[in-house]
This record gives sequence, C-alpha cells and structure tokens, in this order.
Amino acid sequence: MLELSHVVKRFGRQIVAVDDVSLKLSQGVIGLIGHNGAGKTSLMQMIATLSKPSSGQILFDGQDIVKRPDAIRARLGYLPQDFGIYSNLSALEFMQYFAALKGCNNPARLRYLLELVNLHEQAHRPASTFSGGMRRRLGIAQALINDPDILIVDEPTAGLDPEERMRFRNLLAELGFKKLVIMSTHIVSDVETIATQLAIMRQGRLIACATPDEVLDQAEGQIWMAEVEMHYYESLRTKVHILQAQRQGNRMLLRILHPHQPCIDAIVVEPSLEEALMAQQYVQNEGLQVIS
Ligand SMILES: Nc1ncnc2c1ncn2[C@@H]1O[C@H](COP(=O)(O)OP(=O)(O)OP(=O)(O)O)[C@@H](O)[C@H]1O
Repeated sequence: MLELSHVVKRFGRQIVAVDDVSLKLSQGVIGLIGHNGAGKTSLMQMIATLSKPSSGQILFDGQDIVKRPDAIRARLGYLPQDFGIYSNLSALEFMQYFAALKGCNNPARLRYLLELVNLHEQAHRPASTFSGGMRRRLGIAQALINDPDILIVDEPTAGLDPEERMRFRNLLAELGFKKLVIMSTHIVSDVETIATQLAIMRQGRLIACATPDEVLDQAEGQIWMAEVEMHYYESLRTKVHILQAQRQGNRMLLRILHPHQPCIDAIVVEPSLEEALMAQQYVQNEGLQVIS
C-alpha cells in the first residue's frame, strides 16, 4: 500500500533529518520508534504530503504522492504532535467544523466517531475544557472523519496519564486491524503490545524494521542479570553496558547488555522489548565491547 524508496529529507545544507529510508508498509500498527530528533516527524510529514522529500520516492498504491498528493490525502488521517484545541467549540461543533473542511456531510458518522473515542457523553461540552487525553481522542476522531486507510499519529500519548494511555492504545490497536496506523513514539511501552511492526530510527536512518518478536529474538542471549559487590560494580560499569542498576544493601542488582557472560554468576535472562531495542541500537552505534 505504502512504499518508501531511498527517501531523504534535508533542511539546509547541514541537516539530514531523514537519511535514505526505504520501507514497505501495509495494514497493521507500525510503531515508529526513535529518540528526539531521530527524524520521525519529518518522515511522517512527508507521508502526509505536508512536506516533500529532498530525494527519493513515496508511492501510495503505486502512485507517486508528490505528483499526485490528492490520491493519498483523500485516504489519510493525520494527528500532528502539537494538535491543539483553543476555541470554545463543543466536541460536536469541532467535528462539524472539520467535517465541513473535509467535505463530509454525515451527522451520523460524526456521532459514531465520538462514540468510538468515548466522547459521546461530552459531545456538547467545550473541547477547550477537555483533559489532554480527551483532546487527543477528539484529535483521532477528526482524523477518522474521512474513514482513512492510513492513520498517522505523531507522539499521541505524550502527557497522558496511564489510564488515558491505555485507552488510546486500545483504540489504535482496534483501528490497526483494518487500516495502516503509523504511530511515532519514544516510549516503547506505548507500542509494545499493539505494534505489528517496529520501525526504528536513529539520526535520520532506519536502523531496523521488524516485528516485536524478531527484535526480541535478536537480543536473545545478550541480556544478563548479576548481583555484585559495590566495589566490583564500580569497575564493571566501565567495561560493560549496564542497562539497570538497583541497590540492595551493599550489593547491586544489575541487568547488563553483553554478548557473553560479563562476570561470574551472571545469568542470562529474557530481554524486555525496551532492552532488546537498546541492544539493537547499541550494537549498531558503538559495537559491543568484549571484555577478557
Ligand atoms: N523545519 C526544520 N528546519 C530545520 N531543521 C529541522 C526542521 N524540522 C526538523 N528539523 C531537524 O531535523 C531533525 C529531525 O527532526 P524530527 O522533528 O523529524 O525528529 P523526531 O524524531 O520527530 O523528534 P521528536 O521526537 O523530538 O519530535 C532534527 O535534527 C531537527 O532539529
């Protein structure tokens, strides 16, 4: 459905925000993961036709979206990172406003969407009084007005409380059964349970694209747990990559990233997805140091 081929986005001469990204996506939830400045927003804005690639090509159902932006715009929903609601419109009026902009005249659909995002009981309340999570859910509802095939959501869970986060995740997971949902985040737990694929970006480059299980498999045998004396911890930490250190009296309980047993008594453990992603980025970036 969506095919990116050698996509580059430059800002001026110095900044390469997206660096030679190639990717094929169909339906499901794609978790676009990367630190601040990795290039996630720049990539999403190009897919949403809000900016053009400096080079490379993005095809939607075989059509070049730079040459034919309308082809994808009609089938796209977009929730930007800084989606703000500042007016005194009620939730329903807000939806009606966006529906008019998108040429949709279907009151039943607007009611259905407010129900879908669980805001139907607040339909007449001013949206400016909504919590962060409610605003984002309203943002999703407006992004779905045209029943898009592709839904792009940029850091949608930033600033949400745990319950709102969970609701939001469930909503995106449901949508991902039928549509292509591209969700950017730097919080792994946001996509851990719902992503069918993870696209991992670092400094503009796509360093991996794999299912969560594949990412976990690749880190198998590299995450270790050890309990060590404090003085040993001090020397060990300069030689291996410590993912987590927890003090327990005079000892330290450690989770360590290493290609083989990093110290006596260390036992290999199942990686969490976050650890597996760190393993992947670490290997790509610095290489694992082998201690003798
Ligand atoms: N309009 C712009 N002009 C100049 N540089 C830009 C512009 N937009 C983005 N950049 C730069 O491009 C790089 C990638 O930024 P981008 O916003 O795409 O990253 P991101 O992964 O979405 O980060 P975040 O998680 O903070 O939103 C950064 O170095 C950023 O400073």
